[in-house]
Amino acid sequence: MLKTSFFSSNISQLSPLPILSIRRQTKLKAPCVKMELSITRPDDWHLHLREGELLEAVVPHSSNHFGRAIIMPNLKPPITTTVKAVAYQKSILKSLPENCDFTPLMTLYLTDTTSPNEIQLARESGAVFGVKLYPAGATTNSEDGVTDLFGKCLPVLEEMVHQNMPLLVHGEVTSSEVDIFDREKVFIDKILSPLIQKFPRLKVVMEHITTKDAVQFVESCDEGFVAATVTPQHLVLNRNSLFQGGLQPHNYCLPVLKRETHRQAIVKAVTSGSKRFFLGTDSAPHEKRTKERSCGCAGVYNAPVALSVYAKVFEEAGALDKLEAFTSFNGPDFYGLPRNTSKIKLTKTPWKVPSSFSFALGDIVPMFAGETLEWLPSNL
Ligand SMILES: NC(=O)N[C@@H](CC(=O)O)C(=O)O
Repeated sequence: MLKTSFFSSNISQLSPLPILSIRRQTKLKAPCVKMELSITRPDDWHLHLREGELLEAVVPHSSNHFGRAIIMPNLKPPITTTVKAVAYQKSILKSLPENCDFTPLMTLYLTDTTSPNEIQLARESGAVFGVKLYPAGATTNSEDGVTDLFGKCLPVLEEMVHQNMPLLVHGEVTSSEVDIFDREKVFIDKILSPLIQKFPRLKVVMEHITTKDAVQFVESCDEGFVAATVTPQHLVLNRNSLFQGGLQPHNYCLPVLKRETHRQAIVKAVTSGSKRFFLGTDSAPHEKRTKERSCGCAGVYNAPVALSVYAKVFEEAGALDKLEAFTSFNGPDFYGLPRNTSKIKLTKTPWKVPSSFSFALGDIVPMFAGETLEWLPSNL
């Protein structure tokens, strides 16, 4: 589990890291070391930005330090066409803070009726970088998702291979007979594995993986064709965090948090330096009352804390030298896009996460609300 302890790092452990700078703070009585890390500007390969006032409220938390983000299409109604994706991209660009260099990479929401022609249009647009598979009923705004992947969607999948368009997968089965904690594994066995056998040249990103089974599956596939995004919450929380001291709605997301053994397997995979895993926050803002009511919705709002959490995970694994590949190289390399050229700084200093962010329609509660974290990001 993530523990927030300050100025406790062992510098010798970090000494092989070329991008580390260390400043001694002489003003303090006890000598205190302030560490700074300069890394290539990261990208977020899985982000929910929403629309309207909520979009305006959350977009700065991502655009401040990330260069690009893959924008999820599960709006109401969903982004099912290239025309809609381009219009949505314009509205995101309009809501960006001034002087910020952030590119929203758009996605299409796959349905049973998506046509192969739509994939061609998506590729030609230069705005769309992936097609998102939500099994119908799997998560927030997935009612219009896919019910017949191996039937109605086959021509679209063939065209995606042809266009080298990645399929971004919410990897959970939806059938009520399958225990919620087993839904990712059953999805791998019943859907993903046969899909990849049928389309070995289809690029697939298994989004927000939560289990050891997903790690093993991704590692068993061809590098460059199957990869996975990993969220901050699945790296530092296990399913106990849903019930610690009472029901914790702000830790509830889908796929749901899993056992500690799964969390450890994911940490090991991402901190190993494997190119198959990259940063995707799945930051999913919901207005506070929609999370705290009798039937609260799924989604963790982690954009304000994501980089601090990822850095801490790599630090605690003694793998800070592998952080930059995870945050800034593996994603663009997989998508065939150039890496960012600008840099950001992460400073190992305590900072307090706001307890909430107010906006026109209410409040949004971030992950680790009110807690103190380290590794504060800033622009260089
Ligand atoms: N992650 C979540 O729990 N929620 C996401 C949808 C999703 O990615 O599953 C949302 O849009 O709120």
